[in-house]
Amino acid sequence: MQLIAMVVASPNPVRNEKILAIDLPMIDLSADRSEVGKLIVRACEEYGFFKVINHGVPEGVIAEMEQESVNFFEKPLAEKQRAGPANPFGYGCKNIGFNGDMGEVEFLLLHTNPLSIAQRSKSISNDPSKFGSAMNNYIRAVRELACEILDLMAEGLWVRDPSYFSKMIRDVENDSFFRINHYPSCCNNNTTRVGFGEHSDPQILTILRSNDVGGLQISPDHGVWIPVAPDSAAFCVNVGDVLQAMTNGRFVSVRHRALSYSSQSRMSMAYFGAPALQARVSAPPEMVTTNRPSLYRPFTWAEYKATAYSLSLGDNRLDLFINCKDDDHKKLLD
Ligand SMILES: C=C1C[C@]23C[C@@]1(O)CC[C@H]2[C@@]12CC[C@H](O)[C@@](C)(C(=O)O1)[C@H]2[C@@H]3C(=O)O
Ligand SMILES: O=C(O)CCC(=O)C(=O)O
Ligand SMILES: [Fe+2]
Repeated sequence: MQLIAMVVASPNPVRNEKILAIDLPMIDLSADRSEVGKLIVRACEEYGFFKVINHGVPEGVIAEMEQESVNFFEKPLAEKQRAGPANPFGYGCKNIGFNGDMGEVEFLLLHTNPLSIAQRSKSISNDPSKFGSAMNNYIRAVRELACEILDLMAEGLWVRDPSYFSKMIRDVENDSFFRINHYPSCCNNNTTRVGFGEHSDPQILTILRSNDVGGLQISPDHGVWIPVAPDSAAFCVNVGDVLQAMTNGRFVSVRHRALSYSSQSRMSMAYFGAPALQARVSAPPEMVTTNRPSLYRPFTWAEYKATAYSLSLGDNRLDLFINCKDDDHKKLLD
């Protein structure tokens, strides 16, 4: 990966980590379509992360979802716990997943299916239909944004079927999730702790936004962390493991984490676009050539998701799906 940046000293939870000072590519979705496609492809190859502006998600839709989220996290712990424990859906506090991962975070993890939203809203809000409609509107808008970005990626990669990627999350049976993370402030002693530990996202594409408090960092190389400047006017987009597999390793599902600052409270909202459980994940023919043979064996999303949930947050799961352990193939991933 090509990264030219300055190494700077910065407060950090782990000694000897290098912190780089650069910012992510900012892509204006209202610019010329073929240019936008090229910029997105380059960002996904180099960073696996980029920011978008002029994204078409109405400000009012974002503001309503944020307000509902603030209302929930302001409740007393006992009330929030009525929406838990996260199994995996519901309210969770400090425990992430089922394999002992922990962080300075409380969260709501929800399926994006409207029936599931209606059901869950009852334990989340005193006005379930208000929470449900805020969330349905938000999900509809960010799914549209995710589909538009996936179509631009397919065009930029010269994939013949421009909806090859987006049709997976348009499927009525899609298994997309929504997560609201709250990293509470606690005191004035200026400590920095890990809120959400190092990981890659298993799905196709993540559409993330946060309030104006920083904390998100990406790690394109082992032991190197790049802080992502917070920007509540933009969405941060990242490639998930499934998209890395569907681009035959051309796009990178980059590891990231969120730090939690004791003096400031951070809230982030992430939409994880995923296929239907029975959908078969494989690269389109245009992504596979004699110079670049198929890196991963085909798998279903159900199979991949089960593997993710059997492992810890920081474990590398995609390598378990490499076609053969041939050294030449492995080199393509580095
Ligand atoms: C420790 C875990 C939490 C997680 C499932 C897993 O076993 C490994 C992947 C984790 C992750 C990271 C991105 C998303 O926040 C998430 C919802 C997902 O799909 O994979 C979480 C899972 C979770 O918190 O349930
Ligand atoms: O809170 C953040 O900025 C990142 C959260 C995240 O990576 C996740 O929920 O998967
Ligand atoms: Fe993530």
